[in-house]
Amino acid sequence: MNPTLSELEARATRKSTAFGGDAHIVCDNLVRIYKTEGVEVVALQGLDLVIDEGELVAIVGASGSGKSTLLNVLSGLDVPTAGVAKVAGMDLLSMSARDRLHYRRSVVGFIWQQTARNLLPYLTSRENVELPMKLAGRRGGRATELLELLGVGYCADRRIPEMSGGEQQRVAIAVALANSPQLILADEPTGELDSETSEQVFDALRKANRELGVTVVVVTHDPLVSEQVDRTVGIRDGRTSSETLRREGAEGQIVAEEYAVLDRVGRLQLPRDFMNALDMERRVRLELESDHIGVWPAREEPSDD
Ligand SMILES: Nc1ncnc2c1ncn2[C@@H]1O[C@H](COP(=O)(O)OP(=O)(O)OP(=O)(O)O)[C@@H](O)[C@H]1O
Repeated sequence: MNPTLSELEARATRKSTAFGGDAHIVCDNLVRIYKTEGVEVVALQGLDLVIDEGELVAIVGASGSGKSTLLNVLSGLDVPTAGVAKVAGMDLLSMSARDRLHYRRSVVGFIWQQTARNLLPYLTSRENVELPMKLAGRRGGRATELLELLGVGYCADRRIPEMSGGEQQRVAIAVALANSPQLILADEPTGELDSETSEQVFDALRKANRELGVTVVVVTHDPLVSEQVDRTVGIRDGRTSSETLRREGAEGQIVAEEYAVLDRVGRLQLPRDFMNALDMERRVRLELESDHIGVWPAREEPSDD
């Protein structure tokens, strides 16, 4: 029997609400095209990403793959060309200027790679943390508490040039947390630091995640960061291409499993080194087996196994 109109409508509604559901961050087919002097650069080419509340996720990818563009969109600094980008139920494409200001002040906190960009040099650490609270019309009582939580309570009365790069980044995390955001975004926060200092900065981000329940998304080239999070998302050519999930094994060891990302219409990116190893280009042959799909270079015959 053919479905009735109301059944078709119900099906269409179910389908449109399915992707990402009410996850904390939902990017659906996100596109960002930059136009400079008549030349178009497609920085995001239909990127899909779902992140749940309270996750700590690393984003990795080659230079130019679109990582900073994604972070700028999620921070409300940049507006994508098309697609869906939602954080905590707020639609980042259709948001009014007023909602955007509220979003940037109170829903999301941002940490840049360049320590100097995060903090005002003529203020003390405490004053830097109090500033966003005052701009949002709040009192600055939490500042000392936040600095202590992140292990830089002793820097409260120091001005920025009187601190090391690692201390400055931990103060920057306290500034980002000042208005109790739901989400922290960090673009290469350990990029300018040595490994020991990076560890302290990453620990501070992890503390914000575990003790304050803030969702944290970190763009990084630093294996120290990307190998310690539960989920690493790889971006290639403006799309999510792979994910590495880490879990604790039976003997307490960390087990990492890498997956290719499959989108809703069945597209996936094969890792470039796999394609190169078997000279795959343009066309591949697929064969459905009972528990996997075989992929062969176009001219090759499938092997028996
Ligand atoms: N404001 C802009 N105007 C024009 N093109 C831009 C702009 N910002 C980024 N792009 C281009 O978009 C693409 C993605 O850039 P993006 O900065 O997001 O990459 P990335 O992965 O963060 O790189 P990196 O690791 O080097 O920071 C690049 O080709 C870049 O040149």
